[in-house]
Amino acid sequence: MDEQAAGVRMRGYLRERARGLAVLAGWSALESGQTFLVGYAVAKALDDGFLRGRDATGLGWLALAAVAVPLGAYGTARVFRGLAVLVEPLRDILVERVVRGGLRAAVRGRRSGDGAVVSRLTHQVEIARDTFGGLVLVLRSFVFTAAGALAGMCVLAPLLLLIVLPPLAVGIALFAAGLRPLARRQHAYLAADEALAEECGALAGGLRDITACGAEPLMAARADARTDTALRTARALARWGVLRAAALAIGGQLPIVLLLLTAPWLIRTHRLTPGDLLGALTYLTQSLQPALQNLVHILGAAGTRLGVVLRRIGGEGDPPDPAAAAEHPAGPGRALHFHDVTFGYGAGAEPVLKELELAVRTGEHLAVVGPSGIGKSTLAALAAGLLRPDRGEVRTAGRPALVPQEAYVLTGTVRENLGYLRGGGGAEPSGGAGVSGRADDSRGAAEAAGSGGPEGADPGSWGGPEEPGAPQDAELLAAADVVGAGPLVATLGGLDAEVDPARLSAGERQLLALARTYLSPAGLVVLDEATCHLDPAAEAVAEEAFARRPGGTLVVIAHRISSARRAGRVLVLDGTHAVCGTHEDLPARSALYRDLVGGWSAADSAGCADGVDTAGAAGVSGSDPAGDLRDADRVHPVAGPRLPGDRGEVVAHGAVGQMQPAGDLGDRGALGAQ
Ligand SMILES: Nc1ncnc2c1ncn2[C@@H]1O[C@H](COP(=O)(O)OP(=O)(O)OP(=O)(O)O)[C@@H](O)[C@H]1O
Repeated sequence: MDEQAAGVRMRGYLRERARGLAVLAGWSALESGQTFLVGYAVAKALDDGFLRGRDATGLGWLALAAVAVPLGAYGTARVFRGLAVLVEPLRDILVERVVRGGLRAAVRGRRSGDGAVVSRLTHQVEIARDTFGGLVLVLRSFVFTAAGALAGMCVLAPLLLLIVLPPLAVGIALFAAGLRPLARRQHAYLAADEALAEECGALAGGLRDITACGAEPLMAARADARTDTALRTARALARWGVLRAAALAIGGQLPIVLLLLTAPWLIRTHRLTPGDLLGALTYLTQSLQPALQNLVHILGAAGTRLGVVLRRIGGEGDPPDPAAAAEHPAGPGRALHFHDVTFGYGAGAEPVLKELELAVRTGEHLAVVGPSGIGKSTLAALAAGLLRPDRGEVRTAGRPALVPQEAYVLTGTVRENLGYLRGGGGAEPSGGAGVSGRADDSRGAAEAAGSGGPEGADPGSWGGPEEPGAPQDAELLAAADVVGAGPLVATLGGLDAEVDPARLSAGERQLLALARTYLSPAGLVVLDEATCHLDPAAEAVAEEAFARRPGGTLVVIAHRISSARRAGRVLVLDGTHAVCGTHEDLPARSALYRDLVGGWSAADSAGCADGVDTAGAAGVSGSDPAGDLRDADRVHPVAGPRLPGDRGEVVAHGAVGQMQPAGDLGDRGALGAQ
């Protein structure tokens, strides 16, 4: 929520409560009356009473002034009651916003603890409420006191306004002009303070690792930098504080000085009576100056604090809502844009991605390759909005969908499984075997969000996206066919068949997840080794289907070099830098890519077709080409075409259809549990 939006919302909030404001104004008019009467009565008491020797008249006027005080106090008391009408609904709105934000974050699994939400619910909401109430009081008091005082001076001697109004107006204008920069400085000061606290906290927590890595000088330099920033922002804030003092001096004290300087001449020339002078001084010292002082101090400090608290309650600093992020345009013609992205797991950790710049055009097919542990899945999670960059920006046009390596299948019918992201839900997500063990670290949570619910699209709306509506059976079957899951659906018994996730192989689970994602409304699909359990031919079918998907953009975290060959462009992640190009031009530009391709060629000539793990080719992955071919054995019969070395398709058919983990199908039962 930026300043402008906050201002617009606040104006809307006040407009809706115009009646409450009118009641406040009514009671506040009594304060104006009191201000007016006190100055006027003092002037009259002097001019018409004591200076003319009519003590009784003088005392009468003073008595009137005394009566005005409780009258004004009565009005002020009523103002406090009326204030509740304005302030309490604000608290309700803020509490609702905090709870909604907290629940959304919890559903997304982004927060491990709820400390921030508790603080917002209690401390920050109360600060906002009290500060808002205080601001209304002070602003109102200044307006009505100034009105009473200026009206009184006008009635006593209009000339007084010529002396008082210009400096008062200059002081108020100066103060108003400084409010926004002051708020910015205050915000910068708080942000620097928080960053310093965070840095120190991380330092304290990671002392052992820092010492072990010999990173003390580096960390000391970082802490120094944060301290310097905090000091700079504190000084900048203090400098703007001077402006407040100047505004107060010009608006509040200069009129008094001017009046006293001109008074002898004005009285001598009968332009002013002593009573007028005393009345004007009463207005200035007893009413206007204190009201201005309150305004400057409270609006200057509490007002900016209110702005900061409202921004924090409004979600500043929260992880971005994937749905909201999806509305963020990536730029014209782009489906995905990484701008200067740096990301590391935890403060002080070596970044996994550093200053990454990447633009993917709508409809493009990009493959991401690199050794194991280089950051490919991290990039996928950032693209899907499941991780937030430490620096830089990730923008997507439309909702992204992430399909992770370990696909979730839902307990329910095939129809429910396939239509889930199009509102055909109702099934319960189930990790199936082999997935749950990874669900409690941040990456596992990302995978759960990306597969157990909508494929990364919007974990907050697990009922499935509303648009473009529940698909017809023909559409479900067509999508299954196009990604290569048609034979599996037929073998399972059609759309009405119940799916038991634990009895599906990892590859079969991937096929169902792929068909489900194909049907989703997501424009950008990120396949994070989502076909690793399929054989190369089935993988090709699935990838080509996503690449041809109408309006779709495909990013494939490549499991095999064949995925890179198919893609229009390839991003090679190579530690601190990344190179992007085509499969043809990259060998000349990237030694790592040359190694990957070389490894693939060697494996190919050794008779492994093109089913070679890219990382394996680079010699850094634990998986071996033979492992892929074993996967091919399992899934090939349901996917269709045969591979060299394929064994026992009759057995596999039976296994897929009935999944009996017994007798001659015992080995297939083991596959289902993998
Ligand atoms: N949740 C996490 N917490 C801390 N470090 C992590 C986490 N997830 C990944 N990492 C680290 O970040 C680095 C990049 O991991 P990432 O999974 O993105 O690599 P990758 O290229 O996808 O690897 P692979 O090909 O083996 O899947 C690795 O060093 C990894 O150990």
